[in-house]
Amino acid sequence: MGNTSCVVIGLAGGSGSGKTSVASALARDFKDKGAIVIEQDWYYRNIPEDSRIKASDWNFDHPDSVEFSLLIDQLKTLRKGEPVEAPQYDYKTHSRMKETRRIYPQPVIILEGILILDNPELRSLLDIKIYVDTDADVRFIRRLQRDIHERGRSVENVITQYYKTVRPMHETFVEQSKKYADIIIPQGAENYVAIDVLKTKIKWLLREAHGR
Ligand SMILES: Nc1ncnc2c1ncn2[C@@H]1O[C@H](COP(=O)(O)OP(=O)(O)O)[C@@H](O)[C@H]1O
Ligand SMILES: Nc1ccn([C@@H]2O[C@H](COP(=O)(O)O)[C@@H](O)[C@H]2O)c(=O)n1
Repeated sequence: MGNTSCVVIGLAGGSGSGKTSVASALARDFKDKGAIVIEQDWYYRNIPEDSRIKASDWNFDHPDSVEFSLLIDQLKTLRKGEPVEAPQYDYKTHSRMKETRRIYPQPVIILEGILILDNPELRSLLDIKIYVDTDADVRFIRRLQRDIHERGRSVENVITQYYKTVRPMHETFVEQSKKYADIIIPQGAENYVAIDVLKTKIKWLLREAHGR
C-alpha cells in the first residue's frame, strides 16, 4: 500500500466489460468499512465549442478526451484524507454538469474506467490493478443495449461510433494496458471466485493499514 491508510483499487477493461458491475459489487461488500466508487467518465472534457465539431465525430476513447490531471489531483487529495468536488458527466449532452459531487475519503477507493491502467501516473497510485476481460462481441451487445436505454443513442449511432473510435482505441490503448494488471477477471461480476480473491486481498491490506 502507498503512504496512506486507504486501499485504492483500479478497475480497467473495455467498454461493456463489466467494470461498473464489479466496482458496485466490491463497494457493496465494503460498505460497512467505507467504500467509494470514482468513475473515469466523470472527468470527460467538454467538446470544444465549435459549430463544425459534432459529438458523433468526437473520439471519446482516446486518453486526451479525459482530464486525467484533475482525476490524479483529486485522488491524491483523497489519499491525504481530504474531500474533493468531483465533476459529474451527462452522456446525453456529452458535457460536464454544472453541479459537482462532494466525495469524502474512504478506506476503500475504487477507480473504474477504460483507461485507468493506461496512465502511468495513475497506475503508480493504485494498490491493486484489475483488468476485467470480456469478449468483444459480448461487450458490443451490452454496450448497444445500454447506450440505447440509458445514454440516449440510436442503433446506427452506436455502430458507427464503435467502428470509428471505440474499437480502434480499445486495440491501441485499452487492450494493451492489460499487461499492467495484477489480476485479470474473465466474465466480470459473475466471476464470484475472482471477486472473493479480490475481497480477501483488500481485507488483508485494510488490516495492515488499520489493524482491523
Ligand atoms: N455478467 C453480466 N451479464 C449480463 N449483463 C451484464 C453483465 N455484466 C454487466 N452487464 C450489463 O452490461 C452493461 C455494461 O456493464 P457495465 O458493468 O456497466 O460495464 P462497463 O462499466 O465495463 O461498461 C450494463 O447494462 C450491465 O447491466
Ligand atoms: N459523451 C460520451 C462519453 C463517453 N462515451 C463512451 O463511454 C465509454 C466508456 O464508458 P463505459 O461505461 O462503457 O466504460 C467509452 O467507450 C466512450 O466511447 C460516449 O459514448 N459518449
